[in-house]
Amino acid sequence: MSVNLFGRRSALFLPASNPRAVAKAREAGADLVILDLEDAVKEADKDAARVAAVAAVATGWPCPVAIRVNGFVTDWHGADVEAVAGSSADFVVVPRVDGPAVLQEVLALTGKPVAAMVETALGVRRAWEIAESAAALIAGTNDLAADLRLPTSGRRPALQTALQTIVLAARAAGKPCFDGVYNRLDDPDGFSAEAGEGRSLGFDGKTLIHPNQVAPCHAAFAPLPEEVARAERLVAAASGGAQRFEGEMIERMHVEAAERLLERAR
Ligand SMILES: CC(C)(COP(=O)(O)OP(=O)(O)OC[C@H]1O[C@@H](n2cnc3c(N)ncnc32)[C@H](O)[C@@H]1OP(=O)(O)O)[C@@H](O)C(=O)NCCC(=O)NCCSC(=O)C[C@H](O)C(=O)O
Ligand SMILES: [Mg+2]
Repeated sequence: MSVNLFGRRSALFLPASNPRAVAKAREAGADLVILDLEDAVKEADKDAARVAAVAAVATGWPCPVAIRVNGFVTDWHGADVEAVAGSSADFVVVPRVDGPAVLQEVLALTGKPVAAMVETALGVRRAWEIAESAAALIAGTNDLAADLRLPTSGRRPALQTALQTIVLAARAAGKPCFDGVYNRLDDPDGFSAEAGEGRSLGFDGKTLIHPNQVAPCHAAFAPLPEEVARAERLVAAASGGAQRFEGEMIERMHVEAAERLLERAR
């Protein structure tokens, strides 16, 4: 099965063990939904969550839906991967990926596209190899902050190198990439600022933890009306080679970027 993960602005996480959240996620308007079996689910609920996730993905979704399995060093990983293999999930998310081997194994066992969470120092170091085997990269900023022993506040600046490495690796491999989650549930301004920064860094979209983050995420990742208007003018004006356009030099790559932006806006 193949699913196109490009052009997706939002990926909404929720615990597979929470039926009310599952119901809400169907109508949240996110571009992707990820039913979590890992950190959002208590140990006592792992088996029930796995069953619930398989049942949930079997019914109709308005967008591609994934299951995030537990990490490969855990007792639940094998059963999770087996369950995903027999499920209708469109893709699978693997946490704490520190090299391509686990992705290749999960791909072989499930036959589904595998999105890799890069959320350890080693994972960032190996982001290039991981990206080659992944269907998409997802920055796991909470785990990464913990792995880097960052203080609990003001972590984002310290993550810049890792975030840029993830974007570079994804782009070099021609894969989409998603920024990490914003933990503060009641801080729309902070969310929008971080989502805008993610777009500036080059991410395709952002992972989310609450339905109320979907609309501001889409707003942050949507091209601005003035960007669309400029791109339309630029494409119309392009004549090949270097030329002057509204006081700036443009060449082929600017035309291609404008075409990508227009495609995204559509
Ligand atoms: C964080 C939450 C536990 C907060 O829950 P709560 O206080 O109950 O939220 P609300 O009262 O505002 O909920 C209102 C209704 O919305 C539904 N809801 C809440 N969150 C979601 C969601 N993510 N998707 C769908 N629906 C959701 C509630 O069920 C309420 O519905 P109703 O009862 O019918 O009114 C909660 O938001 C939550 O669980 N969020 C997701 C947590 C999660 O999935 N975490 C794992 C991914 S994050 C991560 O691990 C990133 C990475 O690995 C890293 O390292 O950074
Ligand atoms: Mg994590």
